[in-house]
Amino acid sequence: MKRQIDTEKIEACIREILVALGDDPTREGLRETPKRVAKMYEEVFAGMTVSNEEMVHLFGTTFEEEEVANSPHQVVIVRDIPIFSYCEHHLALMYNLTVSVAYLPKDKVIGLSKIARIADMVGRRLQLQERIGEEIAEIIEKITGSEAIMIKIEGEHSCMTARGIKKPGTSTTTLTYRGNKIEQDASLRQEWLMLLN
Ligand SMILES: Nc1nc2c(ncn2[C@@H]2O[C@H](COP(=O)(O)OP(=O)(O)OP(=O)(O)O)[C@@H](O)[C@H]2O)c(=O)[nH]1
Ligand SMILES: [Zn+2]
Repeated sequence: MKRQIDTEKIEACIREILVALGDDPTREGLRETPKRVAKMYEEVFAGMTVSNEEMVHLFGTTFEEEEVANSPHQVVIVRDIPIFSYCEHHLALMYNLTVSVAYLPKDKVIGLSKIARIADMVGRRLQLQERIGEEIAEIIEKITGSEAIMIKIEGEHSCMTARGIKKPGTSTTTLTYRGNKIEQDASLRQEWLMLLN
């Protein structure tokens, strides 16, 4: 996964695309466009230069609050974290994306902002909505050792709303769960689903 974003190459390619579109990349409004797009890609695809393993270390702030973490009915839910992503099939924007995370702590709790940081960074990749959930779950599992994690993501895909089938307002929901406790306990899944909805 570890890569550098080659901004010079992106600039050159965007210039070619402008030519292929029949436009003039030297005209006033387009002169800086390749550079702007390269800079934008550096920002919106920042997650492509960071591996999941690196995120475990970068966002791995935890607190060894055993008494709290291991309390029998403790569940932590962070809801409606807004993120953006890009679909890998069309390079089209996924927008109005919100991520909600529920997890059962074990021995320690994760710093709450780190859940949002992980979701944000995983979104900054060429993605499938389903994979965003899988990757967030994997990173949170590695950081917390949790045996029950559920991720709900809702969002709109501009490749479905602004082109192709063009159905604005269509929203997609994906659910990912991870860990022995949630995989083996249908009633826990049911309860968390209600809490996330
Ligand atoms: N499962 C999944 N599919 C996605 C996601 N983002 C985009 N897609 C779909 O990827 C598919 C690509 O289909 P293709 O038939 O290869 O491409 P296309 O001809 O542009 O398809 P249309 O969008 O139907 O016009 C489309 O059905 C998209 O809706 C995603 O996050 N998850
Ligand atoms: Zn798409």
